[in-house]
Amino acid sequence: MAGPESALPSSMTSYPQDDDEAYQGDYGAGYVGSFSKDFVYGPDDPEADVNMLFPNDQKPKILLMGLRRSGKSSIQNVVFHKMSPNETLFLESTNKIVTDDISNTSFVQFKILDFPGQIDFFEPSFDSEKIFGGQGALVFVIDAQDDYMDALNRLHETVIRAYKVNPKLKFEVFIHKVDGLPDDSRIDTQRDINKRVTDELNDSGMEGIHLSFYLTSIYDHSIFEAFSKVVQKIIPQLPTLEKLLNIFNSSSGIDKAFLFDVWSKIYIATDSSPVDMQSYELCCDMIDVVLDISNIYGLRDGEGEHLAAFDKDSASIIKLNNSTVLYLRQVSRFLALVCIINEDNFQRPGLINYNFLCFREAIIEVFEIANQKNDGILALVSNPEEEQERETQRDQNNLKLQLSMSPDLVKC
Ligand SMILES: Nc1nc2c(ncn2[C@@H]2O[C@H](COP(=O)(O)OP(=O)(O)OP(=O)(O)O)[C@@H](O)[C@H]2O)c(=O)[nH]1
Repeated sequence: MAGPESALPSSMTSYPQDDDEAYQGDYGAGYVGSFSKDFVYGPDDPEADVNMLFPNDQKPKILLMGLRRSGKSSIQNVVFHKMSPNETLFLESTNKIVTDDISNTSFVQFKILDFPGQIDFFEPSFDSEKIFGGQGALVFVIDAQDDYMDALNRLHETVIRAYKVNPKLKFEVFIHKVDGLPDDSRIDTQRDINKRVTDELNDSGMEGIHLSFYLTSIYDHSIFEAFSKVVQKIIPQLPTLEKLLNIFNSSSGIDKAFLFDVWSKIYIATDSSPVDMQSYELCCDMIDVVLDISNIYGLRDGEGEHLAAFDKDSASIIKLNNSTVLYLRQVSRFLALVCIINEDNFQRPGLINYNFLCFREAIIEVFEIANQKNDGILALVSNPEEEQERETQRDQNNLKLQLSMSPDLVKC
């Protein structure tokens, strides 16, 4: 790999100390396992706590459920808190529902709720309306290295209960810890689980429930890819983003483009060409390289402190020795566009830069500028009621955006 021709961000942040428990994270920093949890709730807590745990703030939520030790907390920590997979060996069993609001570090504003494996949330003291109500997804984690019959029974009960409360909830099944399975038995395991679950649901007369299955492990990128797909399902603007990426790619000679949530490295959208794992991993690695270089060589403020490692000037071009060019640009404080381009199509980078500016403007039009501060932070507003009201308007805007974006773009 040739060296990165990076236009480094103008400012950086220093790494926090490992014992900085309350650290909430800023880009390029916070590569530590410790983090603060918002709130915990157990069966003995008063009813008031349920309202704190599930406030009517309309944020979508992702419910992490599954048997004990299936890997729920590990997934949450590895994906959203930069914990290294080996550190998860020391995680203690969770005995209360733990909620983690990741709005401060993510473009997508949602909450993750980690349910302890042993908790019986079907007890009358648990308010299933509040647990399963609202917008979001239920991620059920199955330990594929263990006998999974009990897990499948629990999954069946959970899905039926949740569906009755909220048929709009998305049901996602992570067949987890597949790093411990031989390569050739992974697909068989997935097929077996899929068949058993579907048969059981059909037998209970619940054919209408759709479940998606993913093979995951925290020891590779599969968990990030699976989480990306879960998060994409709760982004109402996804089809628009995909269309904008398609237009940008075809005008700029780009092979593949991902819109990354920089902090978690999940991709919130990509163009409509198929995603292969290698391209995704390559783009993830590029983000790491850019943030690491920024952290090491980035500017400091007057007091010698590093400033944010990812800011409006963040951009990088990396030429690989296999005729591939990687191209990264900042879209918003939390969002980066990372593209894979064939070297032959990278003869006029100025035009790609120009097209990128048109693309960024279109993205800004798609999303509300909900939290505009001096560096132009974009935040996704995901209020379902407001969303519905604006849906028709957005459809019209989509068309307008496409029409207005296309003439501006310059063909490479
Ligand atoms: N091999 C392997 N081990 C994993 C993976 N994910 C998690 N583990 C291990 O599984 C064990 C249990 O993980 P936890 O995250 O504590 O499980 P949990 O589901 O949150 O458990 P409870 O809090 O008891 O509900 C830990 O030792 C992790 O290191 C994985 O992808 N592969």
